[in-house]
Amino acid sequence: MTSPQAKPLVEISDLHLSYTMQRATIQASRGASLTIAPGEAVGLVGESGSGKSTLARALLGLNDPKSTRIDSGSIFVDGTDVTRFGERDWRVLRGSSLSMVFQDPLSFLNPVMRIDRQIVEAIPKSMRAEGVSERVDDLLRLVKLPQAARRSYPHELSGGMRQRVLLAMALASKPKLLVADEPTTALDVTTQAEIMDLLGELRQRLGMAMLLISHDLGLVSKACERIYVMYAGRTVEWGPGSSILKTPAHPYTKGLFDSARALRLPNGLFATIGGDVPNLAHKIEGCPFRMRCPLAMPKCTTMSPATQVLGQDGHWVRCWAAQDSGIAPAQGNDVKNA
Ligand SMILES: Nc1ncnc2c1ncn2[C@@H]1O[C@H](COP(=O)(O)OP(=O)(O)OP(=O)(O)O)[C@@H](O)[C@H]1O
Ligand code: NI
Repeated sequence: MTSPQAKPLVEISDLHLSYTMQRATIQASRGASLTIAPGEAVGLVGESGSGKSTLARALLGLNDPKSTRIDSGSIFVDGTDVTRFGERDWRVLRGSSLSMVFQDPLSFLNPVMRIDRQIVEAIPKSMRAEGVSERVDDLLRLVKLPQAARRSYPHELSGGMRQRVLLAMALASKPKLLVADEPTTALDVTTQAEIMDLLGELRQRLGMAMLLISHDLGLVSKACERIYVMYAGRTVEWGPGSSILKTPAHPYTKGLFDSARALRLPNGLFATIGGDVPNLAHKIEGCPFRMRCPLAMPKCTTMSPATQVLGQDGHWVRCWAAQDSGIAPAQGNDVKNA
């Protein structure tokens, strides 16, 4: 379904984005780059506060324009530069190419409207001529909800069923890309597995690309062909899931693996990586991970690591230590400045 030559569906290049608050400016994206090919499943992982949802909202045009500024970098969707899109342009794009599901379906569903009505409203006007009632049936079948759910209100459904409703609404526009931001975090383990299976099945059937955001490296590596690891607003390692799993190069990625089996603390940080994520209201010199990094060396304090390729399979890393340990080529055509 994916080929490396395919024109990317999504191309985010070196995005810098900040939120303006009353007392501070939070630079939540500090060099995030990510591509998604048509039909490809891409995972985005990182600790709480690393900027995953910020990036997803930037891609969907869902950041509040009053407090959000794109400082530099670009976002292309299906060949169109959407970096400076206004609300009306975004609405068109979200009604055609892009859809999303989030962690908490209840906050996106209208509590006093029956499910079928909400699904109808998610069907773009241009597609309503086809026979709306049949289309709702099709969508319910697609997400494996019983027809009886049509007449229910959101509070009458279980968490897993509500997530299926949200999915039906997301699919109503036949999107090319589904962005799923922690879609199963609020669900119990069994329901989580069912929703993940459903997502995989839908992707295959509909030929849709997916960006899956999660803290859970295990979940993402099962569902995705390629994985991006994010830290302090920047993408620090990415490549085929198999390659990231077998040969993680960034000490942060290794830390995520080491702690995958450990408990996550209530603040969302991983138990076995010591220290805190840096304060994104402050300027960061050098590598943002150096304060927590077991391999940090003097140049990590002064110089931001270059982005370098590891091997032939599209595995990249931003880390001086990966270079100096000989995992990556020292310098050359494949080294880009971060
Ligand atoms: N609307 C906003 N206004 C101001 N700051 C924000 C806003 N949204 C996020 N932030 C800040 O931006 C940083 C990145 O947050 P973001 O939600 O993108 O991280 P995340 O990786 O999705 O975390 P989580 O795993 O907890 O969902 C954090 O410091 C957060 O507090
Ligand atoms: Ni988030």
